[in-house]
Amino acid sequence: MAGISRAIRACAAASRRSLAAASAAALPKEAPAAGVRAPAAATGRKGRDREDGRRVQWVFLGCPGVGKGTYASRLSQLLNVPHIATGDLVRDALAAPGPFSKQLAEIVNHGKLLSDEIIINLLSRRLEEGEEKGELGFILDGFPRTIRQAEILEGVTDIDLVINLKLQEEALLAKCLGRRMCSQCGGNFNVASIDIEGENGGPRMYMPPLLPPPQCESKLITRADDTEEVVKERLRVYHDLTEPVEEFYRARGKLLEFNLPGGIPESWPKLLEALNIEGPDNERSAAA
Ligand SMILES: Nc1ncnc2c1ncn2[C@@H]1O[C@H](COP(=O)(O)OP(=O)(O)O)[C@@H](O)[C@H]1O
Repeated sequence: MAGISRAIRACAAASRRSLAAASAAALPKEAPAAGVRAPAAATGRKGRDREDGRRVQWVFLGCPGVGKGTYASRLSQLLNVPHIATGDLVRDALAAPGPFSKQLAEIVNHGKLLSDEIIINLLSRRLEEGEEKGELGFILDGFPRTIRQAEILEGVTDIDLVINLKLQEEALLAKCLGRRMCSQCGGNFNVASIDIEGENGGPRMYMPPLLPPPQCESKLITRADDTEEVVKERLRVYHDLTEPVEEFYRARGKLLEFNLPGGIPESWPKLLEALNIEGPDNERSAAA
């Protein structure tokens, strides 16, 4: 993925020019492999590498609370590619003292999106660090979130596959409100117990809580943007600005829709199956 960071930055810097001009200013794209659209070809044998040997370049889409971070992080370990979550980059920036973090907090804590320029700066910095370390491939989570971001990404590299995770809206709100993080070890947990009727006569949805171990119990923190009012706003923003990105990738034959059937033990093996990731390692990672 050498050069993507610079190319994305070039596109962002060219925000006053047309996108076509910006893409022309970007570095050359990596050569696409034949048949990368289908999950089998996108992952290759045992889902480790693609058939052309290049590491996967995937994107996770899905509403707040759907579990993008959970599944993107598991797949990144399995496929040995970095999991790059723009939400994490934003939270790191928020944690740094100074006027910039105050400016970000005003936007993020109201459930709004940051400007394309800010988010692309954070992302390209992260990609640059990865390039210096020799990282290959990526699983992006939380980017792109607008059509413009998708166009910029499409202009600078080849995305093989976009996994669109789906869950009923009722479950999404409960999952966001139940989210907890250990301030010491950074572990992610969820105290919500979700048991709701299936939609349109579908099966019941049960997601048990993912409780912290005793040593983390007194150190749990909640994200400032995981209040009911802000989650509802984030869901509204998703429907308005990010849902069109699903169509952007559907039209390009890259979208894999995945309806989560329940909690992690139930959903993870089914996701691997949908991605055509097979092999003896499956069972080990599903149980992890
Ligand atoms: N690609 C992006 N474009 C604009 N803002 C972003 C982007 N990614 C993250 N953010 C900001 O960071 C916040 C947290 O992101 P994230 O953790 O991905 O949220 P969610 O749980 O809603 O999916 C978002 O609500 C938004 O303010």
